[in-house]
Amino acid sequence: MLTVNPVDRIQGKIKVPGDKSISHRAVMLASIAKGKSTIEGFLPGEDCLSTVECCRGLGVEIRREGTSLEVDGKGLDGLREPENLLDAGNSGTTMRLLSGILAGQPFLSVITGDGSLRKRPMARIANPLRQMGAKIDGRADGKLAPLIIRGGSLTAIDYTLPVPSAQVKSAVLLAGLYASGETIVREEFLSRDHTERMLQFFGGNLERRAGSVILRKSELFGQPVKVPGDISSAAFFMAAAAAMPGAHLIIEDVGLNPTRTGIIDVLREMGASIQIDNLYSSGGEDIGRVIIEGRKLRGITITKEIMPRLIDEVPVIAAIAALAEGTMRITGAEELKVKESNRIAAMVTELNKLGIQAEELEDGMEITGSGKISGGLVESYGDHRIAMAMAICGLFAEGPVKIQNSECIAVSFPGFEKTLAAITV
Ligand SMILES: O=C(O)C1=C[C@@H](OP(=O)(O)O)[C@@H](O)[C@H](O)C1
Ligand SMILES: C=C(OP(=O)(O)O)C(=O)O
Repeated sequence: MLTVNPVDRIQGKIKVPGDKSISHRAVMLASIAKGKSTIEGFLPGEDCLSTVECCRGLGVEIRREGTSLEVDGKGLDGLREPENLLDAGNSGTTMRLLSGILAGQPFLSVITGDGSLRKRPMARIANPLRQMGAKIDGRADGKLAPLIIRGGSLTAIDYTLPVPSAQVKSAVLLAGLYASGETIVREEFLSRDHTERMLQFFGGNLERRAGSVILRKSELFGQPVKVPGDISSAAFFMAAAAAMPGAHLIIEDVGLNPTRTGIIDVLREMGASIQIDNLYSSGGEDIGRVIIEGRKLRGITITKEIMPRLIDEVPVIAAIAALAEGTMRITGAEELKVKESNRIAAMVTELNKLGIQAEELEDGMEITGSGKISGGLVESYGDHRIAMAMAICGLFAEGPVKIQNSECIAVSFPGFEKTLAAITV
C-alpha cells in the first residue's frame, strides 16, 4: 500500500523512465531486424519486460543491463516456434503488437496474459489479421486471450480502423511486413505513430499520407535506439506541478512526439504555464525539456478529437480537475473502459471516496472542482495509471491518501515513489 501525504510545494529537476510504447517497439523491431540493435533508456517496467520475455521465447537473444539492451536480430524469417505459452502479463501493447508479428510466422504461437489482459478486447486485432490470412482462435471465438495464432503467408489489406487504437494500427502494420502487396491503414484522428517512425528508422518501406499509412513488404536492419522519457509518466508530475500555485518543475529529455502531447495542450487550455526548450530529435522522435510553473487552473471540455493523443493521461487530468475552478467535462473517451481497468468507473468511484464531485458520462466523466480533496483509503483496481492518479490527489489532500494494491505502478513507472518524494516538500 502506498501512502501519499499532503505537501506544501512541488519543485526540482527530474527525468522520468523510458517511454513504454517506444521500448516495446524497439525490442520487437530489433528482434525481427537483421543484425544487432542497441537500445538505451529502455523502460524496465513490467510491461516492457514481458515483451523482452516473449521475444526470448521466440528464440531471440536479448542481453539487458538495467536500461541498456543488446538484441541479436533474427531477420524477418528467423523467429522460431515458442515451446511454451508467450506471457504478455498486464500489457495490451505486448499482446496486440506481437500478434501482428506472430501472424506472419509459419508456426503456432499461444499468447496469454494476466487476469486483466484476459478480459480486454482482442477481436480488434484478430479480425484484420484473419483478413490478412492468419488463423487466430481464442476464448469467445478469438475475442479474448489466450490467443492461438497460426501464421503464414499473408496478403496485404486496406484497413480503416474501427476503433481509435495505435495498437491495432501497429498490429496490422507489423503483419504487413510479411504480407504480399501494399498494406494500408487509415485512421480518423492520428494516434501515436511510434511504429511508423521506428519502421522508417529501421529501413522499412513505409509512406505516410494524411489519414493513412502505406507499408510494403520490407526487410529491417538493426539500429541504435535511444528511448526518450515517457510523457505519459511525466504527465503525473506535470499535472501536479501545473495545478499547485508556486510550483516549479523541470523534466528533462521527455518524448514530445506530437501524437503524444495532448496533455500539454489540455493543461495549457486549463490555464497552465508550460514551456518547452532544449529540443532535439533521435531515431525519428522529438525530445525536449518541459518547464512547468504552478497556477490555479480552470475546468474545460475535452472531446474525442484529442483522445488518441491523450488517452493514458485522462486519469491524472481527472485527478487535478478536482482542484480546478468550474467543471471539467471529459467526453469521447469510451476506450478508457477497456484499459487495465474501466478507468472511467474507477476514477469516478475513487474520486468520490475523497469527497470529490465526479460523475460518469456514457463516454467519459464530469468533475466539479471545489479545490478540496479529503484524505482516505482508495483502490487501484490493479491499474498502474489509477494508482498514480490517486497518488497525485494525495499531494493536495487534507490528510493522507492510502492506495491499496499500488504495486501495479511497476508496470509502467518503476521508481515512481522515489521521484515523487524527490520533488515534494
Ligand atoms: O500503442 C501503444 O503503445 C499504446 C496505445 C494505446 O492503446 P490503444 O491502442 O488501445 O488505444 C495506449 O493506451 C497504450 O498505453 C499504449
Ligand atoms: C493502456 C495501457 O497499456 P497497455 O494497453 O499496453 O496495457 C497503459 O499503459 O495505460
